[in-house]
Amino acid sequence: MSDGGTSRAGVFEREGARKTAEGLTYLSGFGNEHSSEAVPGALPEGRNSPQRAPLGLYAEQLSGTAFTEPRAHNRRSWLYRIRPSAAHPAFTRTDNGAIRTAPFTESVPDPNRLRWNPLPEPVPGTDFLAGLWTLGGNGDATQRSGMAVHLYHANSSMDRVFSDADGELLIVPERGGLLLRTEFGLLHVEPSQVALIPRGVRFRVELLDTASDGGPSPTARGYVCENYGAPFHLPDLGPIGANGLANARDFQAPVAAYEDVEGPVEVVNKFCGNLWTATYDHSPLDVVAWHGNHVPYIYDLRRFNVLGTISYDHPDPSIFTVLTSPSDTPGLAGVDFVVFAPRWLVGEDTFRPPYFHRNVMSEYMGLIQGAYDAKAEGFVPGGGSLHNMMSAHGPDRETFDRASAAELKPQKVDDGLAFMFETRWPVTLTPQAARAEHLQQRYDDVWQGLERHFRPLH
Ligand SMILES: O=C(O)Cc1cc(O)ccc1O
Ligand SMILES: [Fe+2]
Repeated sequence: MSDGGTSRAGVFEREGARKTAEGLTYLSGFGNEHSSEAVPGALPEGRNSPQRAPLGLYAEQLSGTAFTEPRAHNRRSWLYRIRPSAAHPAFTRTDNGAIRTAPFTESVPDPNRLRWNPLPEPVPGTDFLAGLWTLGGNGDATQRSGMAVHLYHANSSMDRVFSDADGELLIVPERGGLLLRTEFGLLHVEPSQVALIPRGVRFRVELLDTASDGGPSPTARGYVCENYGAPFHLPDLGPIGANGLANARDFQAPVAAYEDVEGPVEVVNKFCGNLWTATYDHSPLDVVAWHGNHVPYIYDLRRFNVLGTISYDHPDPSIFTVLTSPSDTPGLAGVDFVVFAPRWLVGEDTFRPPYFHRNVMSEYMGLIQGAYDAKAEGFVPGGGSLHNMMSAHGPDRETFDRASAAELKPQKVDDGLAFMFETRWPVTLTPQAARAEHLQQRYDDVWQGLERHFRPLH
């Protein structure tokens, strides 16, 4: 691909595109009508599908929403490519590996509070796809509702190309940088950033060698929310005003870059829960120009504008929502992506860490770095916890004792980056997650020893 490192083709940078420190150029904004061409003149002017597309390219539309959805939600892009996507042989079934898809029916939904350590080391030669391991989820991919929680642990770059017809993929790296070679161009995503690959977009994940000391080959680890429902979008801000939380201009889409590769390329397609494979006679990452709003993107969580109380009480974590996928009930998300980013705590006469609670929503939490303010220990980077619908949780005993006695001076919480996939439906585990060796055995104990302090006044 034309990323400057290889000689396949050049990248033409459009005016207004910005170059990053990694040398990649991005287009900024969320939900924009972006456009980009790797070769000047590749984008048709004034129409999507001229009789003959420029430079002998094929014009093709990729839809992310139904043609008829309201304009405000409508997502589609036009791709101008060397060969139409239709030019491929039949797909045949291939091994699903550790990937599972909703409906999740192999286990009984579990009301217990559950916590996992990080995934074990992958065997050598594990690429992103082989390293994807499904924890659980809800809904039904064939109904385009619900979500799945996956983790990945990889030590090898993909040679093959992947696309997911079942949903969009929100990738949350915890360890190791990734280079995502997509139909729309290149994205570089590091821990503290997230990447989103829209439904159906073909991509390849390469591991970036960040071990500059010539040490062992890189491994990449992280989390993926597969969203079968409506595409993630920015939450409304209501009384917050016109700015705040994740700002639209901080989302970055790639500029067009293509592979002009003739020869066998394996393409794996996830469709209604199964992996299907076909060997193309060319690379499908052959889009020379594109325009539209159904695009992959990255977002740096450190750009999140964290809001909180400046008087008292601990606000609900909905104020930390980065992206939301609405369900058919207004205000009730199929899944929210929420980040707990560095922030100041200044609440007066307030128990400052997350409160004890039982939530109608179900909460899967992961840790990208450092520690989380509700858990003194045991919740570690690369691990995760699941607090399903109505399960009672909150600060562990140590955190409760500490925060109840703390002097309430302004306090900077800046030693960690945690996130939550919060969903309206309970998360049912896969058998591999329910029986995993890295499932912690005595998580309930963190709430043991919370003594009674009740002293009725006589
Ligand atoms: O359980 C958690 O740690 C997530 C969470 C954080 C918070 O600040 C308030 C409620 C909540 O569910
Ligand atoms: Fe919670």
